This record gives sequence, structure tokens and C-alpha cells, in this order.
Amino acid sequence: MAVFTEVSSKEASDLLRRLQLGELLALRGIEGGIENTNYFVTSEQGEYVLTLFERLTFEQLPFYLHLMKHLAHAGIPVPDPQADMHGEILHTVAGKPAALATKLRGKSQLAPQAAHCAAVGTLLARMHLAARDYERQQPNLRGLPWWNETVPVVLPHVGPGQAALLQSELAYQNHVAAGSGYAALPRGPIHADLFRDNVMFEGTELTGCFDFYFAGVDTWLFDLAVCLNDWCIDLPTGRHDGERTAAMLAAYQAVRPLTAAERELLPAMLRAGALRFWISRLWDFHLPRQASMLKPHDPAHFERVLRERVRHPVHP
Ligand SMILES: Nc1ncnc2c1ncn2[C@@H]1O[C@H](COP(=O)(O)OP(=O)(O)O)[C@@H](O)[C@H]1O
Ligand SMILES: N[C@@H](CCOP(=O)(O)O)C(=O)O
Repeated sequence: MAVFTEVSSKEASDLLRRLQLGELLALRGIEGGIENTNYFVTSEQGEYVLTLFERLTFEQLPFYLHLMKHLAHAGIPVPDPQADMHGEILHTVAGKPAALATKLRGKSQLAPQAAHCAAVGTLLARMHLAARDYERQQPNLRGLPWWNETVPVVLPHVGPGQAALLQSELAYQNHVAAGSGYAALPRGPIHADLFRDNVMFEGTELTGCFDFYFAGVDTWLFDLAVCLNDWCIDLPTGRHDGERTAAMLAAYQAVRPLTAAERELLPAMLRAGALRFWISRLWDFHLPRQASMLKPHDPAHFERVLRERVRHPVHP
């Protein structure tokens, strides 16, 4: 569990009172997650997830919380942030910015089959379309400028082979991003972290997705690449799985067909998706923050995925 900030029963009760959600019945720190402090909160009126934001600021948070509200309104199954009597959905708990959102039913599917990947493909395309008329703007804060900033910070902590790959891939991604094909990619608000552990299922029915706190405006193709790199690979080797990849791509395209520029750049975006999470995992691993029971993710996994994507490009 990542509990960076302890929340007392009194603090949780006070919040529930402000949101007119009844008395606190239970408060439990959540195992899993690496970014924020999360608690399950049960009140007389239902079950919620309390998130205290550890890095994101009061200025950045409205983009994510209102995006979730916008998607929930459009019928996408996402947690709905609860408002106080003034309509405010960003709160303060233990001195930190905080939100209380509805708890989704179901559980993560950590060994997905083609049917699960298809369900994620459909959801992702529906989310992209539903967010087109979302008016707030915020870039993907873990996009190319952050990679350029962070690679020099992690380089002293890695071996020479890894340093060479980080530098050459970063140069390649800067080159891709400067090209006309990249400029032609459709874009909008994206989830940007729709991994297996951020989606809920009951059987093969997808019941919702959460953790929008890496969302931002970026290319839709990057979002799809992030999903393919997590849902449609063999985890031990990083190799892509043909059946699951085909299922996700077909389901996505049944809602929103890829453009010619997107088809062309999918192999490059798969590399970008692997690089992004390799960098953030290296950063979290070598420059960790204080938290109780924080389990950093293994950076070597995304090094393997990146090497695979470079060696065996996947075309739609
Ligand atoms: N709305 C939700 N409904 C149900 N479970 C949730 C919800 N939000 C978070 N969780 C649970 O909390 C865990 C950590 O949340 P996550 O958003 O991944 O943390 P972090 O913000 O640190 O990345 C998830 O793995 C999941 O079990
Ligand atoms: N999904 C990312 C980082 C965020 O992890 P989460 O558990 O908080 O969703 C990774 O796997 O590196």
C-alpha cells in the first residue's frame, strides 16, 4: 500500500459530513498504487475511495476530477467525484488536496484473455470520443518534455547498456515528435495509464476504470500503445501476444478506426509507451519517496518491453 499520509477517522468523518454522505462506518488504507494515498471509505450512504494527492497541486487537479465527472456524465464507467454543498469536488484532508469518488465494483483481471483486451479497446475508444468536447486543457505531464528532463536524472543510476538505450530512444522519440506524421495524429484528453490494475471486471464484463491522475491532452495513439504494451504482452518476456493485440485493435477500431498516420506511427508509439514507463519506474526506484508499504514497480520490465518493441515492431 502506498499511504504517504495517514488519515484519521475524525478527518474522514469530517469530510463525509461536509459532503452530506452520512456517518463513517469503516476506513481502510488500500494496498496497491504508487502515486497517491488511497483509502476505502464506507459510510451510511455507500462505498467510496478517498485519494490524497501527493504530487499533484490544487491548480492541476481540477483537470482530472472534472474529466472524470465529464466521462461519468457521458456514461463511461469511471469513479464519480463527490461534491460538497457548493459544488466543489476538490477538498482538503490532512493538509493535502483530496477527492472522494465512488468505488467501482469488480476486481482487476491480471491475466487477461482476448475478450478482456477487446473490452478495454472498446472502452478506450469510447473514452477518447466522449472526451472530445471536454473543455479544460492540461498537457500529459509525463510526456516528452518530462522524459527529456528526467532521463539525465536517472542516467547516473543505470549501467552503460541501459544508458545508451535510454539516450538513443529519447533521441528517436524527439525525432518522431518533430515529424509531420506525428503532427497529424488525432489528440485529446487521454487516460495515459490504463494498465491491468486500473480496470475492473466481473467475469469478462468490464465494470469500470480509475486512476486518471496521469491523464492529459496527448495523442490517442499513445494511449492505445500504453494499453497494448500492458494488456497484450507476455509479462515475463515483454513479447506481444498476437491474439490479444488483434482483439484490442479490432475492438478499438470498431468504435474509432485508426487514421493512416496512426497506422504508420503505431510501432513508434509502442516504443514511446515503453520508454515513458521505463523512465518513471527508474525514477521511482532510484529516487524513492517516503511512504508506508510502498512497492516500487520493476524498471527492468519496461526495459525488456522497449527492447522487444525495437526488435520486433508491431504493425496494425
Ligand atoms: N474508484 C475505485 N473503485 C475501486 N477501487 C479503487 C478505486 N480507486 C482506487 N481503487 C483501488 O485502489 C488501488 C490504488 O489506486 P490507484 O489509483 O492505482 O493508486 P495511485 O493513485 O497511487 O496510482 C487500486 O489498485 C484499487 O484497488
Ligand atoms: N502504471 C504505472 C505507474 C502507475 O502505477 P499505478 O499502480 O499507480 O497505476 C507502472 O506500471 O509503472
